[in-house]
Amino acid sequence: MPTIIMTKWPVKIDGSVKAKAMTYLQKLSADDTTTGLHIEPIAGAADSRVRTGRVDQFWRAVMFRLDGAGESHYVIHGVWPHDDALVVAARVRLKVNPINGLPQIEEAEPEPRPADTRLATSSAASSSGPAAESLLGRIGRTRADLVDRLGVPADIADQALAAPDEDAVLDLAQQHEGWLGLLLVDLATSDSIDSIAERLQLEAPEQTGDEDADLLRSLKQPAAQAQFTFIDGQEELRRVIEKGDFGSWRVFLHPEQRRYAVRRYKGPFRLSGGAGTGKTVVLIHRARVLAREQPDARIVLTTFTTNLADALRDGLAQLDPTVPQATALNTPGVYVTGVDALAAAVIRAAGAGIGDAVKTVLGDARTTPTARTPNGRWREVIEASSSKLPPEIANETFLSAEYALIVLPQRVKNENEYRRVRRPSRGVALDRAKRDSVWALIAAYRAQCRIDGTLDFAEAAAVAAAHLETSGSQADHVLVDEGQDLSPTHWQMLRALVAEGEDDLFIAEDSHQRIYGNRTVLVRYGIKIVGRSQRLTLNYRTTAQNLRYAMAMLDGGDYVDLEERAEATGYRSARSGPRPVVETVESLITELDTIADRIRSWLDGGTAPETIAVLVHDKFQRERVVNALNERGVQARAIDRDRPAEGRVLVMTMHRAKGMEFVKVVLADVGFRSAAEKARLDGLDDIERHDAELRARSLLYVAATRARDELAVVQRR
Ligand SMILES: Nc1ncnc2c1ncn2[C@@H]1O[C@H](COP(=O)(O)OP(=O)(O)OP(=O)(O)O)[C@@H](O)[C@H]1O
Repeated sequence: MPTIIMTKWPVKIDGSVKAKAMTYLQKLSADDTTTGLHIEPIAGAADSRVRTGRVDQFWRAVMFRLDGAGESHYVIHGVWPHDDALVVAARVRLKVNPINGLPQIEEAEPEPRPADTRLATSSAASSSGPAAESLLGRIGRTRADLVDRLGVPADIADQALAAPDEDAVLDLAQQHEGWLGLLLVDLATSDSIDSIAERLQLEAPEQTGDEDADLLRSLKQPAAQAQFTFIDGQEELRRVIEKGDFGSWRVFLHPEQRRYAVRRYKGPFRLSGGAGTGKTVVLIHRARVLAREQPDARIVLTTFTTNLADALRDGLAQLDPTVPQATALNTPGVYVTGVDALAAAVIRAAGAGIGDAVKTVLGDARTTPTARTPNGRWREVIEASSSKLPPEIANETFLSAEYALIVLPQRVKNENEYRRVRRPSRGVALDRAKRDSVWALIAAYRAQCRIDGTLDFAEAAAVAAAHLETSGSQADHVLVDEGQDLSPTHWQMLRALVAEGEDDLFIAEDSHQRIYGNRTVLVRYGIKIVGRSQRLTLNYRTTAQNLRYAMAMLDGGDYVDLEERAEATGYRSARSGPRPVVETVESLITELDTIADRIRSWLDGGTAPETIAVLVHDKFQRERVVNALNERGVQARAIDRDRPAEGRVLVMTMHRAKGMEFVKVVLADVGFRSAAEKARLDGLDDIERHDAELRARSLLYVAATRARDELAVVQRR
């Protein structure tokens, strides 16, 4: 049976043609001698491997036929109307790039067009090197770097070397699929030529004299797989064709993404990377790889919230519906769940057996430890006490952090233990009297929760950890998304969930996106990364223009990763688009009018309403924006825990938008801080306030990086 090798669809074809192309390729993959396929060579074609095939009366497929290991292979170049297909087929050529060993489809132009004349002039002008005023010239790139070292085709190298700025290089990159586009994006950064070649895993080609065999080997190179994929069954064929560009994350991985998805690690591995660099994509692929290779393995895929877990579950089902998703912990398959739901599942499954773990953590038993402590309990405890502690200690932010970062992970159970406990990374020093007063508040908090029979999230994770430490692990591989938001007891639980060993923990994180909780250091909770960490730097989601705006939000902030190292910021985008529009307004009414006007213009331009989101700070403002939009004739809907629906513009908090993406985004309330929020921040000690400021910047960074194409910012004076 022939093997089909798909490329990213080079042309936009509508749904009915996709269906016909699908039928055609199914027949082709079953038997290429079927007469109705009309597979024909083209007389005088630039490449003797070129074939056309009859999709229907009007449409033709253009393909390359390769023979290797006694089997035929068809590289599908695309589908065109009959006459166009013949022109394309006569000109295209598939070859192995002589420098980097990657497959390259070239199109010979029949006669020079005006644009080519321009190109010829610029080539001639730049053949000795880049124009001094060009971006690549300023970075110090030479023509030899591009052509002789990396294998960029000479004409494209000349265009790149003449491009005046990053946007122009990105525009050029966008015209070239696959490895060439990726190379051009990298060339616009300050990365060394060696590191670019290493990132794409480029190697000089091995030439055996058997051209088809050389081409097939080249098509299997990691960087080739950003553009070409060997189809594994009919189902995969359908997915590639139907989802087109939107589904390309499922098939066409960056070589680095592929490496992290398939590689084996001797212990915990940490993958960092800015917003939109495909961390979640790697996790989903890795879950699939592990599940396929080890059908009996118990794999846990977890993240910070239930909504994000829903998205992971959907993503895994989209990637491969045949991967078994487990419905309970400790069973084979991939169990996808939010990290707090995971703690609840461990506790529920333990039944009455959880009593010992509760005692280990809290020092006494709870009757119904699955009920959740309500928000605001710390505040009630502070208000009910006659504590003499200064306000920067007697507040909810300080106490809940002290509890989650110090008391619970170290399993402090009484005043005596708290007097002696180490408090690394905590700003405020506590003398003995203060420690006793703080402990009195903690004891009051615990007493109230004991009466209610509740646990808070950090306690539940601590209890689950203690239980797993004595009862044994319940997973073989644990994959974690949004690691920057997890608290110490979450990490203790995840550490105990899986035994130490190969591929135990795989953690994706971006410390710039920490919008919940406090800084954590993995090694304190038994997770030893020891050199097993890497970073993704290519942003697939956000245009370079929006990314620059978002990155500016982080300027001056001192961000530290889960291994206590300064977080790097060198991200780049593969896409170019309009600059974000920033409008400053004086009042709430003007803000609401401005948001409505912006959305109306997007809707009038044909953008689907459900691909537009307005992101706001809190639920109060969310309701206000929804009402204002509806009053102004823009159908809008508030999104809370539910999934977004079709037909209406989405309005949600910036926290809720975490992990999501939209075609167009309005960021509202930027720069606005309510009086209550100001008072809260003023009441914090310096370190807590500094951390709250970092989180506030991160929240704007998260929000600004949700836009794929266009970002509008409405800021209040
Ligand atoms: N190899 C790829 N090819 C095409 N699109 C990709 C690829 N990898 C990721 N993407 C797309 O980029 C976007 C961001 O990917 P993903 O959500 O995995 O990034 P992330 O790093 O987890 O982002 P965030 O931290 O902002 O949640 C998604 O739309 C995804 O489909």
